[in-house]
Amino acid sequence: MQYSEIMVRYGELSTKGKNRKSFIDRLGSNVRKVLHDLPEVKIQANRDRLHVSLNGADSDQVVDRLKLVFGIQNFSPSVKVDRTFEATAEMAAQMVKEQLGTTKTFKVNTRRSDHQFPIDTNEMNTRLGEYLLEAFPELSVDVHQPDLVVRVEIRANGIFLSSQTIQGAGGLPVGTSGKGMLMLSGGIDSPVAGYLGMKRGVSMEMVHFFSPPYTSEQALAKAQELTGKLARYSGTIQFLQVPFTEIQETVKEKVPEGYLMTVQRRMMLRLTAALALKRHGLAIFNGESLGQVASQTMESMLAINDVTTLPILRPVVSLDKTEIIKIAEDIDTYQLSILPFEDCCTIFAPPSPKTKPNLERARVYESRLDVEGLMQRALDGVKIVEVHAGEEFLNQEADAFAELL
Ligand SMILES: Nc1ncnc2c1ncn2[C@@H]1O[C@H](COP(=O)(O)OP(=O)(O)OP(=O)(O)O)[C@@H](O)[C@H]1O
Repeated sequence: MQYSEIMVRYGELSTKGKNRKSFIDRLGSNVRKVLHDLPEVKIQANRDRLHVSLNGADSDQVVDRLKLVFGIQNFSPSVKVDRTFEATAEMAAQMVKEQLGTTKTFKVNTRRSDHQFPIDTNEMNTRLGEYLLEAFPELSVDVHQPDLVVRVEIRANGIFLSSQTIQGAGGLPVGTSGKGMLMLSGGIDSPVAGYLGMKRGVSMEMVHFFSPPYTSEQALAKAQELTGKLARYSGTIQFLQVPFTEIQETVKEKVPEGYLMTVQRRMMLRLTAALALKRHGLAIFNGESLGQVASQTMESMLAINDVTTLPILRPVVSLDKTEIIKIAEDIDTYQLSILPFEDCCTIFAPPSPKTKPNLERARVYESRLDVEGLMQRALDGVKIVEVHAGEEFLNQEADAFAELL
C-alpha cells in the first residue's frame, strides 16, 4: 500500500506539563535528523501528534528509522483520501482486504478534528462499519477486542485512514535530559549503558581510552563502530579518543600490582570529568554492574569515585549479565562487542586485582604520580571524531588490510 503519511503518537511527553513544548520541538528535530536524507519528507510536530508526510518516500524505510527514535509511543502509516464518504469507504475496504487472512473481527474508530465536516464521528463509525460488513460478510464487528481497528481521522486537509499501530521505542527524546559522557570500552556492557541513558533523553558523548601500540587500530575502530550503532538512536555522536598509553605505563611502573586497576580507573574517571567540565556534560555514564568483576564491587567504586563530584550513573548496575546480553542483542551491538580486539584495560589488567581496595592506600599510591602532567598530556592528545548513524569503521580496516595482501 502506498501510504501518504505516518502519524506519530507521543510517549511519556504527555505527562511533562509545561516542558511539553520543548519536548515536542526536540522530538520533531530528532525525527527530522533521522530522515534528513529524504528531502521529500515533511515533518509537522503538533501539540498532540507528529505528522510525517511521505510525499512519495518509501514508507518501510521511514518506519524502520522511526522505530529507533526515543519519545515515540507508537505510530500508524496512513493513507490520505478525498473528504467524501465514498473515497473513505473504498480505501477502508482496500485496507481490510490486505489483512483478511488474520482478521475475523473489526471496528471503526473515527476522530474528527474538523468539525465542519458533515458526517460526525458516530455516523462515520456506523456507516463505514455497515459498508465493510456488506463488502466482507465473513467478518463481524467487535468493539471491545477487535482483530483489526480501522482508524479514520477527519482533518481539514483530507481524511486519513490507518489500520496498523507500530510500537515505538518509548523513552524521552534524546537531548531533553542534557548531555552525558559515556565511558565506552569495546565490551558488552558500556554500549548497553549508553543506549539506556539515551532512552532517558540523554545526549551522549563517547569517551574512549586507547593505548597504542598495546591496543590495535582494530580495537579503536571497534569502539567507533559501536558508536555508529548507538548513533542510530540519537543522530551523530562525538567520539572522544583519549591516549592512555603514558598513564598506563607510568601506573604500571609506580603502583603495586594490587592497585594497578584502581589507580588506572581513577585516572580514567578524572580525565572523563575534565572533559565533561570542558564540554558541558552533566554526568558520567559507565557500564559497571555490581559484583561482576574485580573493579565493580562497592569498595572499588568508593575508591574510584573519590576523584570527582560529578554524578556517576550506571544504567546496568542491577542487571544480570544475561539481561545485559539480551539488550545488546536487541540493539545489535553484541556481535561487535564480542570481537576479540583487546582494549587497554584487559592488556594492563593485573592477574589478581584487589577486589576491596582501600581508599587511603589508593590515594597514597597515586601520589607517586605526576597526576597533573599526565592528565594534561592526555587531554592535549584527545582527538574528536564525529560518528554518524550506522557508520562502519572495522570494514574499512579489513578492506585496507586485504589490499595489502
Ligand atoms: N578503554 C576504555 N575506555 C572507556 N571506558 C572504559 C574503558 N575500559 C573500561 N571502561 C569503563 O569502565 C567500565 C568497567 O569496565 P570493566 O572492564 O571493568 O567492565 P566490563 O563489565 O567488562 O564493561 P564493558 O563490557 O563495558 O567493557 C566499562 O563499562 C566502561 O564504562
